[in-house]
Amino acid sequence: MNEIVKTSAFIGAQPYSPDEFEAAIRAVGAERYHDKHPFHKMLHGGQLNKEQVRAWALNRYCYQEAVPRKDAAFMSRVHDRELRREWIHRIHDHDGLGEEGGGIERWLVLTDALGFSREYVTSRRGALPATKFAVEAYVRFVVEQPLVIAVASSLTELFAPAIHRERIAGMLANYDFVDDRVMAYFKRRLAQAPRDSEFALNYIKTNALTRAEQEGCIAAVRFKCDVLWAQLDALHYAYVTPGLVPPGAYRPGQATE
Ligand SMILES: O=C(O)c1cc(C(=O)O)c2c(n1)C(=O)C(=O)c1cc(C(=O)O)[nH]c1-2
Repeated sequence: MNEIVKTSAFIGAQPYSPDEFEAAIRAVGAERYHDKHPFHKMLHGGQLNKEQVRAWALNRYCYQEAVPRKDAAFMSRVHDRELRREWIHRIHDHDGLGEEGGGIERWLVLTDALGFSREYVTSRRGALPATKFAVEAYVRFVVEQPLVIAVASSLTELFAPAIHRERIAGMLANYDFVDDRVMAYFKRRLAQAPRDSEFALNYIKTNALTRAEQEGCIAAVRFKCDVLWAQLDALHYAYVTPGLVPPGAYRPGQATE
């Protein structure tokens, strides 16, 4: 198993108090969450053209699709039935349950509105290489790391409601191809994400008790910020500047049927 922090550096070190620990987690978001990325500033500020928004939605589908897979991978390692009972709703939130189509269905409403066929989106064949590598790194991470560190990696969700609110308002105001129906995915997450992040935060405060475990959790949030940031770097490089689209990835204006 890869260690994400050098544990020996913290042997004998005083653990953080629960409040200090939470503050250290939140400080990672304040420094490196992807709300600070120039591509998001452009997306929310109406500075992208429709093709660039399409490329974002197409690539971001891969993240949506990876999240329930990483939750399933996580659950496969959990022996505590109570924790599995709590965690399973994350899969339902994305994949849906019964009549409820779930977050992936809502994401496909967005890509429908942007004119992509569902077959093209769900095949992921137009996604950027870096998108695919980044999202799979997240799935691998929860397979390889200790459970408490895997839980901590979901904690970027602490910072997600603010960016979702900014995105809903910004995209509705700035793009005529966006309406309430298309933004339904993010509206739903405003209620779902706080529940998930509150549970995960309590879980790590209760279960990461040594300084080394706590530092591992903080590093997990840094890692996850990297997963998110790398996806936006790749979008910026391919579709904003210098505009170099890798072979096989979606090209603006390309017929995708
Ligand atoms: O739009 C965003 O900026 C954003 C970020 C994140 C995140 O911070 O990982 C998630 C989501 N959205 C999201 O919609 C979502 O369902 C989600 C699940 C998870 C996770 O790590 O389990 N993160 C996120």
